[in-house]
Amino acid sequence: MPRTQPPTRFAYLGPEGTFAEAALSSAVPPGEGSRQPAASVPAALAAVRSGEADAALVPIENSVEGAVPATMDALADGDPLLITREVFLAVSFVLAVRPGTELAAVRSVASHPHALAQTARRLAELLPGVVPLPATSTAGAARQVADGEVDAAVCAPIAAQRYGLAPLVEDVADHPGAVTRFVLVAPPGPLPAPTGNDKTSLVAVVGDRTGALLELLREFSVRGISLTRIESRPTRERLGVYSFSLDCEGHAADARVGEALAGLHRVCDDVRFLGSYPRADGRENKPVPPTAADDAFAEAAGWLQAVREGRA
Ligand SMILES: O=C(O)C(=O)C[C@]1(C(=O)O)C=C[C@@H](O)C=C1
Repeated sequence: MPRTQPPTRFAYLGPEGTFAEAALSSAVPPGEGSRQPAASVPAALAAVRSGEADAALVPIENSVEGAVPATMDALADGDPLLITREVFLAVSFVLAVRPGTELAAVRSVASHPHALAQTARRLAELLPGVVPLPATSTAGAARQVADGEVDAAVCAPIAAQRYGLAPLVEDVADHPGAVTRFVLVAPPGPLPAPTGNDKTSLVAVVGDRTGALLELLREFSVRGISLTRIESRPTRERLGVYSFSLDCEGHAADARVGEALAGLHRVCDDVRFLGSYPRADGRENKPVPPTAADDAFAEAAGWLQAVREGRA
């Protein structure tokens, strides 16, 4: 009898109606696997670490607001996890209220800090003097409105619908066209197979030495590897000690990327590999210079072997 695989249990930043849930639905058809909302990004990742979930879909960066620190830090610390997929989602916000509430009656507004940052100017115009309150997610804020805890939420149109709210003002983003990048995170295991258009993510801690960052970057540049993101994060040990969170083009299975990873392991104080996965932003990796292609590495390794055996 063929053994059937149990359905994949996906955790996501909840409650129902978050952008994270929408991103998960866009990546994994709703009938596939089960879904469990988590109260926060660290909680979603903790569910994967404890084995309660098989994978978690969490936001990692936004085109307007940049990194989602909770995700960056939860991936850099604790038991290792692996990014197996990236998902991009266009985000647009509504100002949602209980039906019948007028703008003049709104005395409080809540949302996820990233959503508040993306709508700060519009909110200040619409609700002068109202201090926005942080919520665990945009849908969490919508639920607070439905429960009567706050008057308005900045959330996805779908969250307004889910919690029976009215979209009082549509499109409240300061910068229309914002996109959030989410990642699907699983326990360590086999890497997704290379597709020829992949990205690799890692976190590297460099020592407090002159040129340490240049040494890190050199491992990529000498092998013709383009970075798609790099940012520093405090290691939280003390001021002045930083880690660099970065994404580069290519897969750990590619010779040039593998050698760069090994090089980083030599020159950095610590390297955490976060995964190699298909690139999903609709862009193509830059052409690999002939000197950095897999066959150039294989040819060079063969030549070195010959040198060592006295055959060259
Ligand atoms: O609160 C949500 O709905 C989320 O999925 C989180 C999140 C984020 O962390 O950036 C996702 C997309 C938007 O940029 C605002 C909030």
